Amino acid sequence: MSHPPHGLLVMKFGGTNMQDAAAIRHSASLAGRSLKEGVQVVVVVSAMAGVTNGLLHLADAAQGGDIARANDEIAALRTRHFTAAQDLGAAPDSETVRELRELHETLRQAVYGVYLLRELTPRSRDLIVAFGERLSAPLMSLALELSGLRARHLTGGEAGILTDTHFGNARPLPVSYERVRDRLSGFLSSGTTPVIAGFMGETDQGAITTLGRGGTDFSATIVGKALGADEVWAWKDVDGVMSADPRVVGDAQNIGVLSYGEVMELAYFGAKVLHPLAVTPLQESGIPLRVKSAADPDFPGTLVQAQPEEDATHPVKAVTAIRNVSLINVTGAGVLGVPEVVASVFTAIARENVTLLMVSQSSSMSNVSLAVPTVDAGRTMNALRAGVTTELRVEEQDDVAVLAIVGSGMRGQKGVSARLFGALADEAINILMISQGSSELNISVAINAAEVDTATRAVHRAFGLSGQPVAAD
Ligand SMILES: Nc1ncnc2c1ncn2[C@@H]1O[C@H](COP(=O)(O)OP(=O)(O)O)[C@@H](O)[C@H]1O
Ligand SMILES: N[C@@H](CC(=O)OP(=O)(O)O)C(=O)O
Repeated sequence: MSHPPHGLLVMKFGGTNMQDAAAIRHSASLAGRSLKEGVQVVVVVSAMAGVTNGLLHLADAAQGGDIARANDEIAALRTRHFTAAQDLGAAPDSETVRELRELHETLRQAVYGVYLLRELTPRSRDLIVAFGERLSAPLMSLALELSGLRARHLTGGEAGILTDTHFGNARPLPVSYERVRDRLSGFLSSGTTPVIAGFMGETDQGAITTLGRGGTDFSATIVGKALGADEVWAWKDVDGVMSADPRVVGDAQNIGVLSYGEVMELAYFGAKVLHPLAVTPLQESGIPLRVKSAADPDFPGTLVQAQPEEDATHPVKAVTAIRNVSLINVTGAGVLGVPEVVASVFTAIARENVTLLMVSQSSSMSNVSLAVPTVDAGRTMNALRAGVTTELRVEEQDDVAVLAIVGSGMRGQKGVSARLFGALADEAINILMISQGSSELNISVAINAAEVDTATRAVHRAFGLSGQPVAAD
């Protein structure tokens, strides 16, 4: 590979890289290339593409009383995993096939429990949804072994990842780092490649937790920090982190270097390419993260490191968007000049654990506007109605999107917001709300959801990210 050999790499393979036997075999060969160069590798895998959503659907079906549909979906998952095992070369009586059969049986029992109770708690949802990664890890071990390497698969908990009890969005406890080190070092020193089921950990009582959607990136960086890896490589189906979602902007470019801060902003503002917290374990140690294309392994991809790379001609490095957003406006004379009212708004929201995407307050304090994911809007409205003083009007506006521009080069640069607003005005796009963090790493605007793709393309062009020259201000 074009990179100098490293002592220890953590390699994460996403859902697309695990989607069938051919993809798994190719992923195993990417790990194998580094192993053959004398590098130690720890592999962290996602579920096969689409499996996580399938598990969420079937859990909902069971809760709703439709056990026939849930069982059909379990049968389809079973076929998919058995087919992959068979295509990889597993014999019908092999250890892998036996383990897959046992895992499916346990999944079936867990889903039947949900059906009997007609209750799907966050805890049982995590147990069910983590089967995706528990089922893909044995397939990766098999692929590595069939290519002549020694491998051993582990659940997140077995690998040492201990979390809090925020089921669905759990956070690793600091003790995880030592545990991961203790549990994996023996495998590494004996030349065995650990294959860890990503996305999951467990509580100190042994209940399975998940780290939030896209959480396998996070698992990989937790393991990277624990082992003091030289680098963490996240293999993807894209060249790297791009200047916009390539599904929306056809001429989006790969970004060579990003800082941890820039990547966090990008992920927070909807770039699905990395989990928003993925770089947090790396920040203290400065371990680099590389986002790489499995289809083009020699392409350097995106290097994520502590220092941003400044490019005076491109103060903005990427444009990103969050869909399915709602605005909540709190207005009324009661807000005017009364900080306690504003405080009560935030207290009510904090109790509900809602992600606040944007906040803006008019300087007269007569209005507070909040942007929240639409899935949380109902809960937010109820909390505000119950938790704030009487004379306030609380209104919800749906079908909104938040568009953000991200780049450390914006700091102190004049004319960036003017260019953003100009690009939107040229497309006759109305801005509903504006926010700029004091870190000046991003500027975000709320717009109508129907206009978000047009807006993304226009802003991408306006900041010269499509490779075309930009008109001077
Ligand atoms: N700025 C961006 N750069 C790269 N990919 C992006 C960006 N924004 C959105 N994406 C989408 O993220 C996808 C990769 O993320 P994801 O599917 O979660 O990866 P994986 O499952 O392989 O880990 C790409 O297919 C791409 O469509
Ligand atoms: N399978 C989980 C975790 C994950 O990280 O997946 P992917 O790497 O395919 O985005 C999810 O879909 O959220």
